[in-house]
Amino acid sequence: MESYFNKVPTFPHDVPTIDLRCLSYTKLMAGDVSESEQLFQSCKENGFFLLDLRGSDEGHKILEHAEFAFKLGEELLMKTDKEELERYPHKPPGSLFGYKGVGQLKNEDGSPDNVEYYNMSQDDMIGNVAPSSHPSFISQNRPQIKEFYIHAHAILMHLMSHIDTHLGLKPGTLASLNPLDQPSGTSLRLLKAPALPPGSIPRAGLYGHTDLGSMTMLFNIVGGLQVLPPNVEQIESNYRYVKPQPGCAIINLGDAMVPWSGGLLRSNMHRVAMAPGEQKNVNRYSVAYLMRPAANVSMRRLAKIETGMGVTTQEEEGEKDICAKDWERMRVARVIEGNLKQIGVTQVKEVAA
Ligand SMILES: O=C(O)CCC(=O)C(=O)O
Ligand SMILES: [Fe+2]
Repeated sequence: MESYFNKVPTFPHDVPTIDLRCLSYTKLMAGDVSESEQLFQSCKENGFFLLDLRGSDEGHKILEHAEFAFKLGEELLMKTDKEELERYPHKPPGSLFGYKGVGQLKNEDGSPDNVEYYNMSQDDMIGNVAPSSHPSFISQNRPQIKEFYIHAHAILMHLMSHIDTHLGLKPGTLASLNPLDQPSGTSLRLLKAPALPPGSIPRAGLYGHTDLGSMTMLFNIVGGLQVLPPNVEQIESNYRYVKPQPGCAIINLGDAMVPWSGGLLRSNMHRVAMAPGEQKNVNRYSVAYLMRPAANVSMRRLAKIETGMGVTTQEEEGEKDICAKDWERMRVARVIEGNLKQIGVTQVKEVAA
């Protein structure tokens, strides 16, 4: 991963950035109390933090897998003919897997988006369902892609175990809602925001959204990801860049964590802006592991076993039980009704309280 940072222009000093906490995966693995507390604070404040993966075998493994995924994304999105990619289109709202070309979504200002991506289903790659067909770069690399899911999932499960503790949940509760071996909408997404030709009108990559699932692990080298700080108006000028850090993943909570935690945890708005400074002159690749709940689990708030602020065992009056699959479909459909063409991405604008 480090070598990739040396290949691109440096992130400029003079753009507004958001100061995310940088947590050590090694310390979290060792049960460091303060690191764990910081993790929970981040989950409540803005639902975003950096995870430093250096210093442990498991961390190094996922960094290697991320490097492999970057290479795969480059090859797939640079070398495969568009007609070939378009043979595997994503088909919202039924399926969000497959290829999305540049300009299929709209930015806040009505301009076409500037991101293409290929979204691969965990079920397909892990073997929870019969394998689907893919462009050759993907089908040739199925064993390595499977390894990515296994390692990324293990890391997110460890983070989830810290959240269990802080929410006063029985150990393993959040892991049981996000299992690797049960059908879900979980995906690995390889993204490319192509550099715009010199002299073109600046154009954002991807409209502001929150992620539909439970937790996302994101790898960035070139800047462009922006997060909306909590409690500010949702306008473009309020977004702040996240500076990519070598050896680190960006972790963010998705929408499912909000109802499960009774609104205590936050799924935060983010977007992909033009890369800052000189970085705008290079193609921007990113890799996102978007973990979503198992299809059949309940989206009800979770029962606590100890007193946890804001988390109750009581169902609110009129609160209906709904499984993750129906909940996700409903949210995607709501986005369509609102004419917000964000389907390939996630739920829009429902910022957690
Ligand atoms: O490319 C990035 O940095 C962010 C992508 C993203 O937010 C998403 O795919 O949901
Ligand atoms: Fe996202």
